[in-house]
Amino acid sequence: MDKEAYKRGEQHFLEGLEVRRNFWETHKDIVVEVAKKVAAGLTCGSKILLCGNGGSAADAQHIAAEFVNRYKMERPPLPAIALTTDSSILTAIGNDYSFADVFVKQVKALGLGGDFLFGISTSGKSANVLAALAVAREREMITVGFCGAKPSLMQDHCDYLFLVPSEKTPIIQEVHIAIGHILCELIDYFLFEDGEALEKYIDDREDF
Ligand SMILES: O=C(CO)[C@@H](O)[C@H](O)[C@H](O)[C@H](O)COP(=O)(O)O
Ligand SMILES: [Zn+2]
Repeated sequence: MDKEAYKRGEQHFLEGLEVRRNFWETHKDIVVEVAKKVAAGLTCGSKILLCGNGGSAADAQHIAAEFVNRYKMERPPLPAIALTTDSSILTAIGNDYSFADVFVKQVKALGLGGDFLFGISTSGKSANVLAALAVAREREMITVGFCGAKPSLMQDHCDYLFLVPSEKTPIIQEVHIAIGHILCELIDYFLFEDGEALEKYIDDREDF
């Protein structure tokens, strides 16, 4: 019945709103910190790698496209690569080694110390994302995990964790892409609108 359909639609929206609000209240400092850190890294030649499976692969690609093309303002392209797009690389590694290796080999090929890896997994359990984060950390990249209420082993491999307080994959994914957009907004802001804040951040830290 339509009544039931409206109810289900509304439930999804309202639940999502609540989760977004809770996430922002508990994570706004880390979102701004990651945005500043990435903006500062980009000024020093770092790049952003991203990975995830299914809907999170789409999120990785979506966010990479915002950086390479543009988000809202006109500005130079920024270096970001989704590790989910090259079917030859993905099938060769998956076929010859295992699906758990499809991202980690690309991190080994492309990742340098100071680069960023955004690993996206709603369950926190995807073996290929966990392996990529673990190796990225060994290589002194900065690891940023996007997960749900149960981060599983992700918290062991991440410098920063965006833990969305829900156990429902679609709700978590919707907040993940919102976080991706907010990061794009803030990174553009720090790089192209508030250079002073970024300079101060870089001056105050020893790792830049
Ligand atoms: O989009 C969805 C569900 O909303 C699916 O494609 C989902 O992303 C896939 O089942 C993924 O394999 C789940 O992986 P993960 O988020 O647990 O790492
Ligand atoms: Zn989905």
